[in-house]
Amino acid sequence: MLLQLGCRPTLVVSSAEASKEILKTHDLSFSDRPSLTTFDRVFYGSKDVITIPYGTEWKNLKSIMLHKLMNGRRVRSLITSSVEDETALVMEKIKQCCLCSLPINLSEILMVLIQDITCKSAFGVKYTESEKGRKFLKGISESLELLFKLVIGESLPWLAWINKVNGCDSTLNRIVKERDEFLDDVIKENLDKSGTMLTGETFIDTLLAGTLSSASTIEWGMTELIRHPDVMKKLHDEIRGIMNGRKCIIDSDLEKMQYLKVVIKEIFRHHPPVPLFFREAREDVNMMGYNIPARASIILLNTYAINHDPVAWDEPELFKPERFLNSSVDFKGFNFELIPFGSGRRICPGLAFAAASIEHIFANLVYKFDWALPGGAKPEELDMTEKPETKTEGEGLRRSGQRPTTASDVPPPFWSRPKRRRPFAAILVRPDGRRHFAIAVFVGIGT
Ligand code: HEM
Repeated sequence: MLLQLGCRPTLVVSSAEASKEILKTHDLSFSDRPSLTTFDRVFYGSKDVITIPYGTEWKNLKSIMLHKLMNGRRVRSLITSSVEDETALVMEKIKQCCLCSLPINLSEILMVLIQDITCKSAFGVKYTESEKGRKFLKGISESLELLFKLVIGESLPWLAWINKVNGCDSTLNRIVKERDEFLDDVIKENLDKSGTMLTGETFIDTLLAGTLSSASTIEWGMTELIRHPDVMKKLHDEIRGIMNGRKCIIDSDLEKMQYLKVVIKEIFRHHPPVPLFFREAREDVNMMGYNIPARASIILLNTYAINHDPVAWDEPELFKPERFLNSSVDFKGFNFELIPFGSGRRICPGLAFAAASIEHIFANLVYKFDWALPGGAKPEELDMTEKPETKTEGEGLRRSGQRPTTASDVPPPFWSRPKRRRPFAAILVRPDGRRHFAIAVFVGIGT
């Protein structure tokens, strides 16, 4: 589908067949991202892994990210211990809230947990522990929200003045200034300690790309479990059966949890945290009978529509983990009907890290607590509307729940998460059978 988004012709890719053409057959030709002034401002002149054009510099940056920050053997054991230690701390925190009947803000807890795991694994430090660090991480979340607004503004240049009047421009300038001051110190410290080629760009990518997407996957997962008690029960039974009363879930336990794996696949399919991502043609391409001229249009991969394509999926609007039980389809970039992490040369380098953290946290939340809606609320009353990361509710592009056909139906770009408060009760059952409740709420950032 070709849309004219303001002054930018935009080719929206919404089927598995077309996504395979872009991400596999013509992967090299489509391995750039469109150049946007907003990206230049947030990502250091588009010199980071996410936005830099394909080429030697991109290869070097991606290799640093993959091998030094995400994949090396030393890093892998650091990741495992960070995920296990930080998750255990959070489970204890939820338990204490249950015992004292205190409410918990699960959205906030998950976001901080993922930030801590990411920073500890990649940089060896938890930045949420200092005032300066917390301010910096808040700035990262704020810049995500602004990114969405500013990109839309950029498609409609005659409306660009709005960002000057509504304060978006000046807020972004402030965040970028504070962020750079903080990063100067962090980079100096890291160079002194390990000699790692850590740059501001790599740092920002790691935090910006990974935290909200992973946290919102878990939020959606918990929401779907509440709406599907049969799935929740099956998952409880599997995890509790395998754990047999042991306290700490370790990697070898997770390997045995086959139902957990299909539930997570279904969450990625039904609620892809990055519902749209961008590519751009570096050279003229003839694809499926159409000529796509180099650098002339934005290519928008509509992951949400692809993951819900009725040609590829039976009853795509239903949350049904069982669909994966006898199927080899996975989200690792080889099956073009399921591409939450993209595919090809520019596939997400955080895939393994994100999948491992999500599996571990999700398994712990289900294992350690019973979950229910408080006050007799019914699961069907939950608001399942998704929202883009903006400050104002209901603003921007909305997902309609159907396959997008027009511009206003296109799902929100970048990151999606539940729209409104969604209270749950975490229930801690003591050995003597007494039940302790803590009300857990999910709140979107900025709401
Ligand atoms: C649930 C979690 C995540 C999801 C759903 C996700 C999704 C994506 C998607 C769709 C892309 C575009 C891929 C393409 O163009 O083919 C991407 C790129 C990227 N992601 Fe992730 N991501 C996640 C977590 C992470 C984490 C944890 C990190 C880093 C630690 C990360 C770092 C990146 C980077 C650097 C890129 C750009 C790669 C390139 O252009 O070569 N992501 N991600």
